[in-house]
Amino acid sequence: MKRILLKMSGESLMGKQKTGIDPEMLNAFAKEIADVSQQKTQVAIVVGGGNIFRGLKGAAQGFDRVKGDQMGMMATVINSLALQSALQSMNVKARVYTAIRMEPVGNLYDRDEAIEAMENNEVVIVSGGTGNPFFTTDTAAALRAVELNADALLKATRVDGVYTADPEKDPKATRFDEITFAECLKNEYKILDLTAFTMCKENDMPIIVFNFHEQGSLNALISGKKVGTIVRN
Ligand SMILES: Nc1ncnc2c1ncn2[C@@H]1O[C@H](COP(=O)(O)OP(=O)(O)O)[C@@H](O)[C@H]1O
Ligand SMILES: O=c1ccn([C@@H]2O[C@H](COP(=O)(O)OP(=O)(O)O)[C@@H](O)[C@H]2O)c(=O)[nH]1
Repeated sequence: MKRILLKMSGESLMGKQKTGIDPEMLNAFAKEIADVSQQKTQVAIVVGGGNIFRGLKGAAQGFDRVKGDQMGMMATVINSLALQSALQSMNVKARVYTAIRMEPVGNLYDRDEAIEAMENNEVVIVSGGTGNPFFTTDTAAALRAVELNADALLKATRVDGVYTADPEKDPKATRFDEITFAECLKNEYKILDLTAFTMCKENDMPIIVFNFHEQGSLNALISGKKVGTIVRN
Protein backbone atom coordinates (compact mmCIF):
# COMPACT_ATOMS: atom_id res chain seq x y z
CA MET A 1 0.00 0.00 0.00
CA LYS A 2 1.33 3.39 -1.01
CA ARG A 3 -0.83 5.42 1.37
CA ILE A 4 -3.00 4.48 4.34
CA LEU A 5 -5.49 6.25 6.55
CA LEU A 6 -5.24 4.82 10.06
CA LYS A 7 -8.24 5.30 12.33
CA MET A 8 -7.40 4.93 16.03
CA SER A 9 -10.07 5.04 18.68
CA GLY A 10 -9.76 7.53 21.49
CA GLU A 11 -10.76 4.85 23.97
CA SER A 12 -7.75 2.73 23.10
CA LEU A 13 -5.51 5.50 24.48
CA MET A 14 -6.98 5.05 27.97
CA GLY A 15 -5.20 1.76 28.57
CA LYS A 16 -6.31 0.59 32.00
CA GLN A 17 -7.40 4.08 33.03
CA LYS A 18 -11.07 5.05 33.15
CA THR A 19 -10.52 8.21 31.11
CA GLY A 20 -7.78 10.33 29.53
CA ILE A 21 -4.46 9.20 28.08
CA ASP A 22 -2.23 6.43 29.43
CA PRO A 23 1.32 7.46 28.38
CA GLU A 24 2.43 3.84 28.14
CA MET A 25 -0.39 3.03 25.73
CA LEU A 26 0.22 6.20 23.74
CA ASN A 27 3.91 5.39 23.36
CA ALA A 28 3.20 1.79 22.38
CA PHE A 29 0.91 2.94 19.55
CA ALA A 30 3.33 5.69 18.54
CA LYS A 31 6.12 3.09 18.35
CA GLU A 32 4.04 0.96 15.95
CA ILE A 33 3.42 4.03 13.77
CA ALA A 34 7.08 5.06 13.97
CA ASP A 35 8.09 1.59 12.69
CA VAL A 36 5.69 1.88 9.77
CA SER A 37 6.89 5.37 8.89
CA GLN A 38 10.36 3.84 8.26
CA GLN A 39 8.78 1.92 5.39
CA LYS A 40 7.67 3.50 2.11
CA THR A 41 4.00 3.71 3.05
CA GLN A 42 2.58 7.21 3.58
CA VAL A 43 0.55 7.56 6.76
CA ALA A 44 -2.44 9.76 7.61
CA ILE A 45 -4.13 9.29 10.98
CA VAL A 46 -7.53 10.14 12.43
CA VAL A 47 -7.80 9.74 16.21
CA GLY A 48 -11.10 9.53 18.09
CA GLY A 49 -11.96 11.36 21.28
CA GLY A 50 -14.05 8.85 23.21
CA ASN A 51 -11.50 8.66 26.06
CA ILE A 52 -12.23 12.30 26.87
CA PHE A 53 -15.69 13.24 25.65
CA ARG A 54 -18.47 11.95 23.43
CA GLY A 55 -21.27 14.23 22.24
CA LEU A 56 -23.96 11.57 22.59
CA LYS A 57 -22.96 10.82 26.17
CA GLY A 58 -22.96 14.55 26.90
CA ALA A 59 -26.44 14.89 25.43
CA ALA A 60 -27.63 12.05 27.70
CA GLN A 61 -26.29 14.07 30.65
CA GLY A 62 -28.23 17.15 29.57
CA PHE A 63 -25.66 18.99 27.41
CA ASP A 64 -26.80 20.55 24.17
CA ARG A 65 -25.86 17.97 21.49
CA VAL A 66 -24.05 20.45 19.25
CA LYS A 67 -21.99 21.77 22.18
CA GLY A 68 -21.29 18.20 23.24
CA ASP A 69 -20.13 17.28 19.74
CA GLN A 70 -17.91 20.35 19.63
CA MET A 71 -16.40 19.22 22.94
CA GLY A 72 -15.89 15.77 21.39
CA MET A 73 -14.13 17.31 18.39
CA MET A 74 -11.85 19.26 20.75
CA ALA A 75 -11.09 15.96 22.49
CA THR A 76 -9.81 14.53 19.20
CA VAL A 77 -7.46 17.54 18.91
CA ILE A 78 -6.08 16.84 22.40
CA ASN A 79 -5.43 13.18 21.49
CA SER A 80 -3.87 14.19 18.17
CA LEU A 81 -1.45 16.57 19.89
CA ALA A 82 -0.49 13.83 22.34
CA LEU A 83 0.19 11.45 19.44
CA GLN A 84 2.17 14.10 17.56
CA SER A 85 4.29 14.73 20.64
CA ALA A 86 4.91 11.00 21.16
CA LEU A 87 5.91 10.55 17.50
CA GLN A 88 8.21 13.57 17.56
CA SER A 89 9.92 12.22 20.66
CA MET A 90 10.72 9.15 18.49
CA ASN A 91 12.18 11.43 15.80
CA VAL A 92 9.23 10.93 13.48
CA LYS A 93 8.11 14.05 11.63
CA ALA A 94 4.41 14.54 12.34
CA ARG A 95 2.03 17.41 11.77
CA VAL A 96 -1.45 18.05 13.09
CA TYR A 97 -4.21 19.52 10.96
CA THR A 98 -7.43 20.73 12.52
CA ALA A 99 -10.85 20.66 10.86
CA ILE A 100 -11.68 23.92 12.66
CA ARG A 101 -9.33 26.88 12.54
CA MET A 102 -7.19 27.01 15.71
CA GLU A 103 -3.66 28.05 14.81
CA PRO A 104 -1.10 27.75 16.31
CA VAL A 105 -2.35 24.44 17.73
CA GLY A 106 -2.36 23.00 14.22
CA ASN A 107 -2.81 24.18 10.65
CA LEU A 108 -6.29 24.35 9.19
CA TYR A 109 -6.79 21.13 7.21
CA ASP A 110 -5.80 21.51 3.59
CA ARG A 111 -6.04 18.40 1.44
CA ASP A 112 -3.31 19.27 -1.07
CA GLU A 113 -0.93 20.38 1.67
CA ALA A 114 -1.59 17.19 3.62
CA ILE A 115 -0.74 15.08 0.56
CA GLU A 116 2.44 17.07 -0.01
CA ALA A 117 3.46 16.56 3.62
CA MET A 118 2.92 12.80 3.33
CA GLU A 119 4.93 12.73 0.13
CA ASN A 120 7.73 14.37 2.13
CA ASN A 121 7.58 11.51 4.65
CA GLU A 122 5.66 13.36 7.34
CA VAL A 123 2.96 11.57 9.28
CA VAL A 124 -0.20 13.62 8.97
CA ILE A 125 -2.67 13.63 11.88
CA VAL A 126 -6.04 14.99 10.84
CA SER A 127 -7.86 16.15 13.97
CA GLY A 128 -11.20 17.71 14.84
CA GLY A 129 -13.28 15.06 13.09
CA THR A 130 -15.20 16.43 10.10
CA GLY A 131 -15.61 19.78 11.88
CA ASN A 132 -19.36 19.19 12.04
CA PRO A 133 -21.59 17.91 14.82
CA PHE A 134 -23.65 14.71 14.40
CA PHE A 135 -20.72 12.89 12.81
CA THR A 136 -18.17 10.48 14.27
CA THR A 137 -14.44 10.12 13.82
CA ASP A 138 -15.12 6.89 11.90
CA THR A 139 -16.93 9.06 9.35
CA ALA A 140 -14.11 11.62 9.46
CA ALA A 141 -11.70 8.76 8.77
CA ALA A 142 -13.79 7.56 5.80
CA LEU A 143 -14.00 11.10 4.42
CA ARG A 144 -10.26 11.78 4.77
CA ALA A 145 -9.34 8.36 3.37
CA VAL A 146 -11.33 9.13 0.23
CA GLU A 147 -10.16 12.75 -0.01
CA LEU A 148 -6.50 11.84 0.49
CA ASN A 149 -6.63 8.98 -2.03
CA ALA A 150 -5.62 6.38 0.54
CA ASP A 151 -5.38 2.79 -0.65
CA ALA A 152 -7.35 1.64 2.38
CA LEU A 153 -8.89 2.77 5.65
CA LEU A 154 -7.25 0.82 8.45
CA LYS A 155 -9.64 0.59 11.38
CA ALA A 156 -7.47 -0.09 14.41
CA THR A 157 -9.58 -1.59 17.14
CA ARG A 158 -9.49 -4.15 19.96
CA VAL A 159 -10.78 -7.15 18.00
CA ASP A 160 -8.88 -8.77 15.14
CA GLY A 161 -11.47 -8.42 12.41
CA VAL A 162 -15.10 -8.70 11.44
CA TYR A 163 -16.96 -11.60 13.07
CA THR A 164 -20.30 -13.29 12.53
CA ALA A 165 -21.36 -11.64 15.81
CA ASP A 166 -19.78 -9.32 18.38
CA PRO A 167 -16.83 -11.49 19.55
CA GLU A 168 -16.81 -9.72 22.91
CA LYS A 169 -20.33 -11.02 23.54
CA ASP A 170 -20.55 -14.26 21.56
CA PRO A 171 -17.69 -16.75 22.08
CA LYS A 172 -18.96 -18.82 19.13
CA ALA A 173 -18.51 -15.96 16.67
CA THR A 174 -16.17 -16.71 13.77
CA ARG A 175 -13.92 -14.31 11.91
CA PHE A 176 -13.90 -13.44 8.21
CA ASP A 177 -10.67 -12.95 6.27
CA GLU A 178 -12.63 -11.06 3.62
CA ILE A 179 -16.16 -9.82 3.36
CA THR A 180 -18.13 -7.50 1.05
CA PHE A 181 -19.79 -4.26 2.11
CA ALA A 182 -23.12 -5.73 0.99
CA GLU A 183 -22.73 -8.77 3.26
CA CYS A 184 -21.81 -6.55 6.21
CA LEU A 185 -24.84 -4.35 5.62
CA LYS A 186 -27.19 -7.30 5.18
CA ASN A 187 -26.02 -8.92 8.42
CA GLU A 188 -25.63 -5.66 10.33
CA TYR A 189 -22.02 -6.35 11.31
CA LYS A 190 -21.09 -3.30 13.32
CA ILE A 191 -17.54 -2.36 12.41
CA LEU A 192 -17.96 1.32 11.65
CA ASP A 193 -21.06 3.47 11.90
CA LEU A 194 -23.37 3.40 8.89
CA THR A 195 -22.43 6.86 7.59
CA ALA A 196 -18.74 5.93 7.51
CA PHE A 197 -19.51 2.55 6.02
CA THR A 198 -21.66 4.02 3.23
CA MET A 199 -19.00 6.61 2.43
CA CYS A 200 -16.42 3.82 1.96
CA LYS A 201 -18.77 1.59 0.00
CA GLU A 202 -19.82 4.34 -2.43
CA ASN A 203 -16.25 5.44 -3.01
CA ASP A 204 -14.78 1.96 -3.29
CA MET A 205 -12.53 2.48 -0.27
CA PRO A 206 -11.53 -0.88 1.28
CA ILE A 207 -11.61 -1.09 5.07
CA ILE A 208 -9.20 -3.32 6.96
CA VAL A 209 -10.29 -4.06 10.52
CA PHE A 210 -7.41 -5.20 12.74
CA ASN A 211 -6.31 -5.45 16.36
CA PHE A 212 -3.90 -2.63 17.16
CA HIS A 213 -3.20 -4.15 20.58
CA GLU A 214 -1.33 -7.01 18.93
CA GLN A 215 2.26 -5.89 18.73
CA GLY A 216 3.52 -5.64 15.14
CA SER A 217 0.07 -6.01 13.57
CA LEU A 218 0.20 -2.69 11.71
CA ASN A 219 3.65 -3.45 10.33
CA ALA A 220 2.62 -6.93 9.28
CA LEU A 221 -0.41 -5.51 7.52
CA ILE A 222 1.61 -2.90 5.66
CA SER A 223 4.12 -5.58 4.64
CA GLY A 224 1.31 -7.40 2.86
CA LYS A 225 0.68 -10.13 5.45
CA LYS A 226 -2.89 -11.32 5.99
CA VAL A 227 -3.98 -9.47 9.11
CA GLY A 228 -7.55 -8.75 10.21
CA THR A 229 -10.51 -8.61 7.85
CA ILE A 230 -10.70 -6.74 4.58
CA VAL A 231 -14.09 -5.28 3.66
CA ARG A 232 -14.59 -4.29 0.02
CA ASN A 233 -17.13 -4.18 -2.79
N1 LIG B 1 -19.64 -8.37 13.85
C1 LIG B 1 -18.67 -7.80 14.58
N2 LIG B 1 -17.36 -8.05 14.28
C2 LIG B 1 -16.36 -7.47 15.00
N3 LIG B 1 -16.57 -6.62 16.02
C3 LIG B 1 -17.85 -6.32 16.37
C4 LIG B 1 -18.95 -6.89 15.67
N4 LIG B 1 -20.08 -6.40 16.22
C5 LIG B 1 -19.72 -5.58 17.21
N5 LIG B 1 -18.38 -5.53 17.33
C6 LIG B 1 -17.68 -4.75 18.35
O1 LIG B 1 -17.22 -3.54 17.76
C7 LIG B 1 -16.12 -3.07 18.51
C8 LIG B 1 -15.32 -2.12 17.65
O2 LIG B 1 -16.11 -1.02 17.29
P1 LIG B 1 -15.96 0.41 18.00
O3 LIG B 1 -16.53 0.35 19.38
O4 LIG B 1 -16.46 1.44 17.06
O5 LIG B 1 -14.39 0.44 18.10
P2 LIG B 1 -13.44 1.55 18.55
O6 LIG B 1 -13.94 2.08 19.88
O7 LIG B 1 -12.16 0.75 18.61
O8 LIG B 1 -13.46 2.58 17.44
C9 LIG B 1 -15.35 -4.32 18.85
O9 LIG B 1 -14.62 -4.15 20.04
C10 LIG B 1 -16.42 -5.39 18.94
O10 LIG B 1 -16.70 -5.74 20.30
O1 LIG C 1 -16.93 14.77 12.70
C1 LIG C 1 -17.07 14.62 13.93
C2 LIG C 1 -16.25 13.73 14.69
C3 LIG C 1 -16.44 13.63 16.05
N1 LIG C 1 -17.40 14.37 16.67
C4 LIG C 1 -17.56 14.32 18.14
O2 LIG C 1 -16.37 13.83 18.73
C5 LIG C 1 -16.65 12.74 19.63
C6 LIG C 1 -15.47 11.81 19.70
O3 LIG C 1 -15.35 11.05 18.55
P1 LIG C 1 -15.70 9.47 18.49
O4 LIG C 1 -16.80 9.15 19.45
O5 LIG C 1 -15.90 9.11 17.08
O6 LIG C 1 -14.35 8.88 19.03
P2 LIG C 1 -13.88 7.34 19.26
O7 LIG C 1 -15.10 6.50 19.49
O8 LIG C 1 -13.18 6.92 18.00
O9 LIG C 1 -12.96 7.44 20.42
C7 LIG C 1 -17.93 12.16 19.08
O10 LIG C 1 -18.65 11.47 20.09
C8 LIG C 1 -18.69 13.40 18.62
O11 LIG C 1 -19.31 14.03 19.72
C9 LIG C 1 -18.22 15.22 15.93
O12 LIG C 1 -19.10 15.87 16.47
N2 LIG C 1 -18.02 15.31 14.58
